[in-house]
Amino acid sequence: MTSVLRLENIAKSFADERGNRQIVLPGISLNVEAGEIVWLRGESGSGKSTILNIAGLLSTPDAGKVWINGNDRTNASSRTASLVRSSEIGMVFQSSNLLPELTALENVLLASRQPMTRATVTEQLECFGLGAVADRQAKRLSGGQQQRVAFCRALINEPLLLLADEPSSGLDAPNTEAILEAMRTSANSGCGVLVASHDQLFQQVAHRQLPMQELLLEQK
Ligand SMILES: Nc1ncnc2c1ncn2[C@@H]1O[C@H](COP(=O)(O)OP(=O)(O)OP(=O)(O)O)[C@@H](O)[C@H]1O
Repeated sequence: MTSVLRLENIAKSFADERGNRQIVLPGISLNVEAGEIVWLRGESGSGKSTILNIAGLLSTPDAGKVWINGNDRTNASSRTASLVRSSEIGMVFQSSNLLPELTALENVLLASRQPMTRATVTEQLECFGLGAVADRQAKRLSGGQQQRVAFCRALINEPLLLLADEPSSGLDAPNTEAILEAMRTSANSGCGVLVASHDQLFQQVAHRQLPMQELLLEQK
């Protein structure tokens, strides 16, 4: 088994409005293997996004280690973090974070590390049922279409690790099925997937569940 993500004794706290430290992660550990879909589930405010942001090198833990594909990235500089994200990690958030003025195709093309033809990107968009709207500006797409573009963008560089934070929020059944299928396909091709959500539907695709309650209790 190959670990694509290993978080070791991760601690993180934030200052509240009165300046008091609020401990969100008291020292949690988790592992995601290549080809595995892990569902991080828990109530709102339990720390799921905090974990994904640390795993995606968007935030630094106060203590603990972050291993991505066997490399210790805990203290990666912002330049290295950005390189690792573009070459090894795909990220999808609750809101699609597309560039609104650019088309669906341009949004995906912009993220690709290798020079890609418009035809190749269109093919990828077609896999998400987006062929007909490839040349439409992101701001003119529905929420579900935008989220599918975000998945397509996250997967365009064939990442080893996919991090998805509440990716189904506000989506209808066909759009939800499209993202579940994208997760299955990525995992089948060897990508490790960590999806954070309180939505039970991820039970359908997850190989393993990690309840936040248990993670927080299991700290060493
Ligand atoms: N940048 C920040 N500054 C201060 N507090 C923060 C910050 N980020 C997160 N928190 C706090 O950390 C706690 C966990 O937040 P987090 O967003 O990780 O939870 P979550 O489980 O993802 O919630 P949701 O399901 O609602 O997205 C919350 O109490 C939140 O207020």
